[in-house]
Amino acid sequence: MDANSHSPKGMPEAAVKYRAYPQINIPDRTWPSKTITKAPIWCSVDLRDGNQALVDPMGHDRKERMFHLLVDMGFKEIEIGFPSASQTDFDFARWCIEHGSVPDDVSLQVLVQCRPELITRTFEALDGANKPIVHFYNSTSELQRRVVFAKDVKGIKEIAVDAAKMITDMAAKAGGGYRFEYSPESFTGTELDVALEICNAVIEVVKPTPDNKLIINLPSTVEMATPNIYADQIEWMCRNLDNRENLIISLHPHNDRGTGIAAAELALMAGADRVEGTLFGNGERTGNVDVVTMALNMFTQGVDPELDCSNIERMKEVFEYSNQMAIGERHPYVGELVYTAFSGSHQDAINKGMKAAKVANHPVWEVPYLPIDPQDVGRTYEAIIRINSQSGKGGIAYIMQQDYGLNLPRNLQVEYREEIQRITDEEGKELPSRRIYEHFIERYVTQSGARIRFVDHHTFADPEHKGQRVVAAEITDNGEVKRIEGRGNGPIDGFINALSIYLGIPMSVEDYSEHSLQHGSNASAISYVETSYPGGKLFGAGINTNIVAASLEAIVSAANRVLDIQAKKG
Ligand SMILES: CC(=O)SCCNC(=O)CCNC(=O)[C@H](O)C(C)(C)COP(=O)(O)OP(=O)(O)OC[C@H]1O[C@@H](n2cnc3c(N)ncnc32)[C@H](O)[C@@H]1OP(=O)(O)O
Ligand SMILES: CC(C)C(=O)C(=O)O
Repeated sequence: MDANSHSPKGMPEAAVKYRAYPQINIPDRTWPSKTITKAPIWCSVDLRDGNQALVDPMGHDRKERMFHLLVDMGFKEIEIGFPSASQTDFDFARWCIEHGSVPDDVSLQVLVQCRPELITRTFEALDGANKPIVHFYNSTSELQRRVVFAKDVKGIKEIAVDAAKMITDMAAKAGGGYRFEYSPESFTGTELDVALEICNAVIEVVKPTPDNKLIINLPSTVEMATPNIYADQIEWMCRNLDNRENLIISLHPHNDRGTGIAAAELALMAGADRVEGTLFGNGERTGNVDVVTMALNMFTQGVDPELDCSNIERMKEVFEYSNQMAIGERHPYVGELVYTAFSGSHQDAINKGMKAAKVANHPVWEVPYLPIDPQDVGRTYEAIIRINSQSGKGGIAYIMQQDYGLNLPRNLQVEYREEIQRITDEEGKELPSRRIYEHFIERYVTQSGARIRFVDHHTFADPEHKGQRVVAAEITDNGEVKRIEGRGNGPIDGFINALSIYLGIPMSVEDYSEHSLQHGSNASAISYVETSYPGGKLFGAGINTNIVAASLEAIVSAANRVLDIQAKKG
């Protein structure tokens, strides 16, 4: 069978065209039982690996804006570019050193290939920098040895060793003060014993010390296997590298299989000390590991991520400006929709969870479907619940409460949900919070075009029945003033009896509640009355500065709705 022979489904035969990644022989692996208990050393590679993958690489302004953000977030190591590759990157390195006000505890890092002319230029770019990191690399993978460099392992090792010698010599001649990082690039395509041999040869040249540790960066340049494999590789390297105590083992995961974050997390458990990545995962192909997601994953496990992500909107804005790329709506922690529930059962659980959290007043965050409090990253609760045809009464109740201060009684939630469901089904799209509120007010309170209006009332003791009150009220019926009268044990009872007699429809009050209102200029209270009538039960609502008037308006509201139903039935 040739590599292009097709399976019945149309794709080539997988087993013919692709090979499974081999297992790592480390049966006594320890990482599966470890947990991440502290933040790694973070290194941002937004300005280099991120930049080299952009359609239009960053000019100075875009780099500078990103650089300030990275410093403000607390990155202590920032790879600012590849100064020997372009004038823009060279000039940016000079700007950082001469005008960048780089804090003393922040190291500038630059990348360079193991090529003498590029190394020389890199040192020119770094002249005067405070403890910069010279990051040199060459590809060590079996494939690149064969097809790119046409060299055997010995030849590839020589490239790395020669560069290490040149770099350490130049640093010594410049009076020291440099730090070094070596990457066996395409590490995940390199046999472990080869990667080890080459790294050990570099370590031998650099001779790291406790005061100047060498960063050995083990990149998943292309993510080729499941995350456990990367963890195995890192644990194996950590065990076998020479002079481990004077090394900082660094990860540089890419995301080709969509598991870059998982790979980085498992590899940290496997003993790595440092992570190189980018904000929200920009970078070659499917991107570098997303350090914001990694950091916030730690945060939600109770671990201080040592990166300040409290203003995620600024991070998003700078990301979009500097990279000229948009962030997806479902992107973890930052996407526009990641704190929003449309579906009814999620909304109900969030609504109840938020209420329970308020009552419990306990510092531990526990709200269903929200793994993080949106406010911790500078987002608000505004968008937590949005309404469409998938939504339920809990969500509608949340919106009415949160946005407009209306506490709909449970049965009214059920009733109003049907109304909203009808609209969302008809329109087939999201119903904004404002419309949900305005529809409620029109349906239950304003009732433009309604037949009956409440005008006024007074009550007095019933001369014929002890303990009873007479309610004498003024209403309008299609604009005509009418006086109605009824008896009951209070104004509500008396008024509904009066209205029942007047309309010839027996009605009674099943449930009543009211609360004060903050929303709206003159309103001070809203009352909800559930009314039963021969066809069933329904609610009315009234808003008035006088609580009794609000209740009587609510009865009129319910009566108008009964009249409507009867009119529709003919
Ligand atoms: C996985 C990564 O992300 S690594 C980072 C990669 N980043 C970039 O490529 C962005 C910046 N790069 C550039 O602007 C350019 O590639 C430059 C300026 C560095 C070099 O440009 P050029 O010399 O014109 O060309 P090019 O990149 O094609 O050079 C490839 C040559 O370098 C060699 N080479 C590639 N990487 C390395 C390395 N790390 N160490 C030593 N030699 C290397 C190749 O084998 C090839 O050699 P050949 O000319 O004998 O065939
Ligand atoms: C230079 C190296 C670290 C790199 O960018 C990669 O392997 O992806």
